[in-house]
Amino acid sequence: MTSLLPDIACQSTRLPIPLDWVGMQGIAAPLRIAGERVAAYADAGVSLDEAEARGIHMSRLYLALEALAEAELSPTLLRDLLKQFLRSHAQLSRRASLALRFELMLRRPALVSPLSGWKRYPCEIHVQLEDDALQLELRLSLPYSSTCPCSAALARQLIQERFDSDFAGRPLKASEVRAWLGSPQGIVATPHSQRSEAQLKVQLGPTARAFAFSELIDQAEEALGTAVQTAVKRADEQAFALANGQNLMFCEDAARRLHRALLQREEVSGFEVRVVHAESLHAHDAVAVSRWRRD
Ligand SMILES: Nc1nc2c(ncn2[C@@H]2O[C@H](COP(=O)(O)OP(=O)(O)OP(=O)(O)O)[C@@H](O)[C@H]2O)c(=O)[nH]1
Repeated sequence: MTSLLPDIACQSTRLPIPLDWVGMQGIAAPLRIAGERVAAYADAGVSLDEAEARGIHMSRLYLALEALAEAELSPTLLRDLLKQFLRSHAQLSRRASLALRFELMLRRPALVSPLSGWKRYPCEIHVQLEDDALQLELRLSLPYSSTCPCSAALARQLIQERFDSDFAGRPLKASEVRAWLGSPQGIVATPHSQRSEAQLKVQLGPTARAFAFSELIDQAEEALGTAVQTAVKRADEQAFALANGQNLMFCEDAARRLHRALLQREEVSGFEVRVVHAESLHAHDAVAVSRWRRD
């Protein structure tokens, strides 16, 4: 014998208040990116605009997410998915949204040696559909190294002063100076470097046909100049030391470079760049933020 199952979501509420977002957070959702399966967490929801309705139908959103496992991740796939959220909540919801959180693993070559290793990039996609208008935002964070230009100038001054005192009143011989440069006295002070993070929020315009994650990451790392490394032999470490020495930057410099790099991307309709330099001079961070939106 089958009995009718009670359906609470279809009842009326005694508190008729519309809700901005109702849904589920942290759903396991395998994605397909560049043909590879990528493990993601999804937050899926809709607005509950029908104030009298007790609840949304969560299972309908959950089941629709299956589309993510089957096709390559793209703006079109996400638009279709959010349309499906709204179709399954006709009369209840006007706005649907989805957030996907995952990590991309990209192989990165060493600076000099023929080695390479894997780097983890935390990524998010936030997408919302309302009145047929799709809002699409990518979020990425990238670790890099920054060397303080002020500290470098101060260290150079100390090196000059040490040179003055070590060579005062003596005729200069190139071989002696060279030996001195290679000694601990020759580098009496060092500038401080810090592991830093660029946090990008990039809005995509309606022309975006694909999520160019690795292109975006490559472009941002090129703009920064000293991305953190994976496999490192001494030759690579030396090349990294040189790269840092030629790439002194305040957090303001890093934010401006990323701003300029993102402006070059056609599919980008707006962005927020936040760079965080986890200072080794201070116990607090140095932070710069830059925003832009296409008119
Ligand atoms: N709306 C809502 N549902 C919840 C909540 N917590 C758990 N659920 C459960 O989500 C399950 C799926 O809900 P529905 O999609 O309405 O399931 P259903 O009625 O079998 O599916 P349809 O016939 O398509 O409406 C139900 O068993 C709910 O109890 C909640 O806070 N709100």
